[in-house]
Amino acid sequence: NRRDNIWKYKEFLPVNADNRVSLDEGGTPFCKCEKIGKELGVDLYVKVEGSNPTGSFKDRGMSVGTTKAVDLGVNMVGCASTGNTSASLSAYAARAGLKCAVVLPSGKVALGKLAQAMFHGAKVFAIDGNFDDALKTITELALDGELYLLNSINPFRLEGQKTIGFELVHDLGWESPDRVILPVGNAGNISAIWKGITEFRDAGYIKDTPMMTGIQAVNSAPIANAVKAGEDTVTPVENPDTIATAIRIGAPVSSVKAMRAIKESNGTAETVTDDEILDAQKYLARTEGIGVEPASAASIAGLKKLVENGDVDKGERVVCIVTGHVLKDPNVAIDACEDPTPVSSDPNEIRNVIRTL
Ligand SMILES: Cc1ncc(COP(=O)(O)O)c(/C=C/C(=O)C(=O)O)c1O
Repeated sequence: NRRDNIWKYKEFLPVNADNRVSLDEGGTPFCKCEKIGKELGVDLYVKVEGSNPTGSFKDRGMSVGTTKAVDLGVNMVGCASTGNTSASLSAYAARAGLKCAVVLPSGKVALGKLAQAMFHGAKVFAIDGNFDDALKTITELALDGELYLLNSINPFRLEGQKTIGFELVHDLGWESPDRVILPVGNAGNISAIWKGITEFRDAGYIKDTPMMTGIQAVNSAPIANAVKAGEDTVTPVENPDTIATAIRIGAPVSSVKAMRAIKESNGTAETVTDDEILDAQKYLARTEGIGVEPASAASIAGLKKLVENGDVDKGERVVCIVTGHVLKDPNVAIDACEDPTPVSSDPNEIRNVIRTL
């Protein structure tokens, strides 16, 4: 049975739903992960955002954001992106009939995302710098009125993404999990999910709220560094680096909102290494059959680390948000595996191997 899309919650969305720009986003799978849950001693669910139309959670924000752009009558939209934001905006702009310009960090965007941004018709600029440089550049163009900016500094993006919070409460039978774990880059998503959950609490649908837990790559962790040091303000990381290029962000634009979400929810933040991310990515794919891109696997790697540190109680009901599809970064996936075994057409060559599996 087809699950509802985000417009099921149109009364909570501050745009004219009659003008919605939609690719039937949201209503993503909510998978119980018995094996990993048993291994880690928690009641584990995974919210599979890679099942959205362009393969990441960004579609929820872009659906509402481009609907606002149509409401405003703009004719060009734009964003800086580590990849998924541009892939999503390019598709939604095409659907809305809006021109689209995206600025990407040269050579640091996963293949699938670059293919989408280009193929859906955005004008793609490659900047000799990182995501933070790209965001500064396109923000100047937005302030000059050249285009409507749809990075998560735009509140309508967060309005769309808060529906993840609505759905996971709905998926749990109108209950709150104990903890929500997700990867954090520009920090819009952790802020948005918290907003959605508190709106459902204030509407009287739920009483409890989850501990919001953000996971970052150890060399790209401005939010986690601040939380672990007990600081309220976030110090940008000058040269962020991680194989999880989606979260290779040093100056999160929503750091104030994210720190508030973590504090208000009695949550936390943790860092994981690239190796821990890659191990978790393969572990999730081969244990539970859920294929995600590296950044998304940070939520599983982070859960494992938090359990090992004793920061997660046995039996906690945990929802890990896995934010993008494995196909987004095919090079990392292929590099993590042994090459295909060349064989002739003689079935015995294969028989001798498969009998050893
Ligand atoms: C797969 C995946 N997982 C996690 C994040 C972090 O979410 P935020 O903390 O809300 O930024 C991103 C973000 C990507 C971009 O920022 C972009 O595409 O420009 C992502 O693509």
